[in-house]
Amino acid sequence: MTDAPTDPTTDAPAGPAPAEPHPEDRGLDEAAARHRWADLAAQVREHQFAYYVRDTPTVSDAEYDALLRRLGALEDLYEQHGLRTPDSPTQTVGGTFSTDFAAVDHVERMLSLDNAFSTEDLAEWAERLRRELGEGDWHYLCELKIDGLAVSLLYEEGRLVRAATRGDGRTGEDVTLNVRTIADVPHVLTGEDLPELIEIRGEVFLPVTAFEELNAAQVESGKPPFANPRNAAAGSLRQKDPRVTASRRLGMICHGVGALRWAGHEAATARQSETYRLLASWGLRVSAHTRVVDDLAAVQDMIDHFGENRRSVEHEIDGVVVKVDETTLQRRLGSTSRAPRWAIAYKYPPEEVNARLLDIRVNVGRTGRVTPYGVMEPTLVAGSTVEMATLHNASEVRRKGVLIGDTVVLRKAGDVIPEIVGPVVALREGREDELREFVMPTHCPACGTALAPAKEGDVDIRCPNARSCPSQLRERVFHIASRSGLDIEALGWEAAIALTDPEAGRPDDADDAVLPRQTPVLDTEAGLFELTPEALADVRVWRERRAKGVATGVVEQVPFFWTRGTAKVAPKPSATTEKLFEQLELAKTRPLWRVLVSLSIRHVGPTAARALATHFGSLERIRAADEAELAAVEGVGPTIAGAVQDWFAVDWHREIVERWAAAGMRMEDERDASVPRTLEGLTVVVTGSLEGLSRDGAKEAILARGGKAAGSVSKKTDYVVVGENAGSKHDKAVQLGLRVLDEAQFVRLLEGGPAALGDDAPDAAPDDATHDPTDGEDA
Ligand SMILES: NC(=O)c1ccc[n+]([C@@H]2O[C@H](COP(=O)([O-])OP(=O)(O)OC[C@H]3O[C@@H](n4cnc5c(N)ncnc54)[C@H](O)[C@@H]3O)[C@@H](O)[C@H]2O)c1
Ligand SMILES: [Zn+2]
Repeated sequence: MTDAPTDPTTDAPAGPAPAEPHPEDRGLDEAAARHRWADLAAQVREHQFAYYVRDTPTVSDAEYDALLRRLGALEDLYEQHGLRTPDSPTQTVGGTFSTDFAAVDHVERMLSLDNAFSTEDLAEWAERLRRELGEGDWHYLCELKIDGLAVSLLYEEGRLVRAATRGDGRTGEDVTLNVRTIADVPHVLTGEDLPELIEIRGEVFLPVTAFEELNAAQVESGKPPFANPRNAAAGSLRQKDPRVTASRRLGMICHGVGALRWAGHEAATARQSETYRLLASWGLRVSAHTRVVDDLAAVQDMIDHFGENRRSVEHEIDGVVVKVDETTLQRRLGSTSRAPRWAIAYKYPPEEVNARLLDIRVNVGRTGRVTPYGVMEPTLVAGSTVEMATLHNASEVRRKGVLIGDTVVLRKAGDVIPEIVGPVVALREGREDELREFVMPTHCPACGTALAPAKEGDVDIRCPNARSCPSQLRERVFHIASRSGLDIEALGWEAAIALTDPEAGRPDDADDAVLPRQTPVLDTEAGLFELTPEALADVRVWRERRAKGVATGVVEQVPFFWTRGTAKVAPKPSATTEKLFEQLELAKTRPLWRVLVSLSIRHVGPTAARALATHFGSLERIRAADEAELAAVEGVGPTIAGAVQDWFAVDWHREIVERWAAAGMRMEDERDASVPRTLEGLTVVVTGSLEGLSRDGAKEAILARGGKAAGSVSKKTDYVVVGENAGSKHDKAVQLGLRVLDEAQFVRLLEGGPAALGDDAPDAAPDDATHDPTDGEDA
């Protein structure tokens, strides 16, 4: 690995994947092209200085990468003018060094990596390798790309004599004293037979949890927080006082070797993966996630796996680095002026962008919990436009040190709700008077009631006006309509607002005399099933007027449930409203467990609701049960039992039940006499998927016939119904010698009971049947 030839003048394809030129860069004459180049290069250098020297970048990595690619594309487009000089940012290792540290030269140059942004880029690189190396027997070494900062450790005769940042690749900053404070870095290597000299390259990083703690501590002591873990790591390492570095929980993972003087040991480093084993044996830390694979498909597997599990690793990752494992082949492939040809960094799509935090508001949830959230300038990240970010609670706002008006690092991964990572403090300069601190409101923004913790010592504060706080009511109504509730599709978010809080969005200057405030049609959910289409005729909501699909900024009141009507056609309930009333009718016939879920009783989700419904069969019996009876139900326990009792103790809760019942809601499961009680006393487990029935449907069918639908197989189980792709439950049923049914037999059982299968009543479970601890696994 010593003497890897670097050959900056080669015309072998390398460098970042070619990009399309920017539209504004086309059609320039030579002078204009040069001018544009100088301008872009200056921007890149400015960002590099902010990133590498000040540890406070002002643009996201994605924006920086795009700028650098634009520069590369410009150089391609005007190749005839020779813009691509050897000192172009596209041709050099993108660092620089500050005068806070002594400058030191690396023994061997530290390089950057070329990037692949797509499967095609990766395949192209692999194809170039195949052309150079032939079909021979060589391997890909796949590693996580750790998002930290590159450091080189110089060991002589096993002693750490120097540690340096990458700098411009030739010269870095001497950070020996700081690096010595990192627990992962041994001062002396263990082992007998050590190299005369070795440069070990690796990444210094701050674990995500340590970053969060660090920012909290920074804010606490009045210092600016860091924008993300990478900057926090760089800032922590590049401290003038190593004692500060020592107090940060930095880690270092090694991922390469530079210069090596170790005569007669070529065999030990014939493969880079073997080198890693060697480094580990000397007491250095290497990654636990590295894989050696044979082909590109396996490389892609690793990329896919960690693409989906980016958060499963203690440090941030921004890609996967793929290397040729054989070191003789690495030498044969060599490097360009900025990157080896034998490695490539596959970059994941950016999850982070910089965005303006316009405001911090609070939301009042179903249980009255008050949670702040960030209102963002609409920003595209990870494929969707983000306008809101979670902030969990007031202390999180403080810990993160963000101010309203800040540019913040916004992060969105997959379906997860976007979060604010930290503020970009460098962009506060000159805008100080536009920034303000978030203050938690003392009164509910929805109903004006004074907020308070539910119990002394609670971190969360709540709006105590549970009955008719429009915000809590709206969330409860929305929950009633949800898929695990009564499943009323036509009652969506907007409709829930129209029913409970029609003045939401009312402009501050709307005149109450001209446009009187409406009284919501619902002041609790008790009246939901008493609604009639006529009662909704006058409900109006505030909407921004749009002209040809474009928002106009003009807010007006429009009818929500009824059509506007014209001179000729009278207003009438809209099609959606008609559907709403059909679905409300249907909702009254839903099984008891769904009714229970809809009541928003604390701790009572679908699982507990099913357990209660199965055991008691009617809401009346649940209400009559005492706490001990409730707690004795399998899958219920004292917490839920207490919550159920507390719920029924509240008069307006009882009123909900009474008025729903009066409106015709079925509140028991076995009222339908047409369903024969064929499964009385029998326990049935359904596993795998059935053709004719959903999971819920099968459970309901069993319950409706007086049977018990269990979640797992035990000796107490009478029948195990096995559908498509059944797994371990089937095996267990066979092991225990239980009666196994296919779908057709299950249908016969539902219709006619055990007799329909030609079975006698199955044996009663033995008295000592042990309770299966996995019972109720869907809890
Ligand atoms: N936001 C900004 O203003 C700004 C400015 C400059 C650079 N940057 C960012 O910095 C990065 C560019 O820096 P770069 O030149 O270091 O390139 P790079 O980060 O894309 O790749 C090279 C580096 O990856 C590191 N690395 C991590 N894991 C590795 C592994 N397993 N094996 C080998 N190397 C590994 C090495 O330290 C190496 O130096 C980009 O992500 C860029 O967006 C951002
Ligand atoms: Zn309130």
